[in-house]
Amino acid sequence: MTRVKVCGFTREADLEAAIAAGVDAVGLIAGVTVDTPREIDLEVASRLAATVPPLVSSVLVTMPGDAGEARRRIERVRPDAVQLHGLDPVDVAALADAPADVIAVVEPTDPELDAYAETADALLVDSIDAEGGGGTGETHDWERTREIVTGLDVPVVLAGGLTPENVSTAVETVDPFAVDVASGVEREGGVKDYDAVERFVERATRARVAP
Ligand SMILES: O=C(O)c1ccccc1NCC(=O)[C@H](O)[C@H](O)COP(=O)(O)O
Repeated sequence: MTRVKVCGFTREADLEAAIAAGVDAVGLIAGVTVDTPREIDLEVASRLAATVPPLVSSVLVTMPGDAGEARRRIERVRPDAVQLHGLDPVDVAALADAPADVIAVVEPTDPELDAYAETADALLVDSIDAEGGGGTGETHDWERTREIVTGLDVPVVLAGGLTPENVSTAVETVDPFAVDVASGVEREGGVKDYDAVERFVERATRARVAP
């Protein structure tokens, strides 16, 4: 069954509603260099991460300048996993012993996909904006991402422009380990639409890949 990460929580009530709807992972965006309504500060991320119950993963989504800065943020927020935007494979490799699983964010055409796959615990294939941020609401070439899933021996998370309306087709096309959504389940920037979150989880987990 495809796992589900919902990203960009700014409020504890939204986090609780998503967990009640059955999400496997919750993304907390802190320390990013782009302007987004989903950003919270590291202190709030730490407080929200501490409320996440056992068997649900907290994911710190961040854009550090280097591995040292990433490590300091992990130690401050104490998430189960860290999702790294903009770090090169050498910095990602330097975090192999960090006290969190490491998810490297890549574009489907990234020339260093193999290097990231060798060092990260998972890849998140996203539609990335010009400044390196996510949350674009844009889909990408799912056929290409399907090739990544088939060709690499690492869990692949599909992100970018997913919604309750297209997630079934996305799962059937790509067969990812997990799907990830931010703007597609919001009623306004940084505020989740509970009904959309429920529909997203239900459709993502029910979708099946043709054998
Ligand atoms: O969501 C943001 O605003 C964001 C900003 C900077 C770095 C990462 C960001 N989001 C990371 C995510 O994991 C999103 O869920 C992913 O990019 C998909 O977003 P969307 O296309 O809105 O579903």
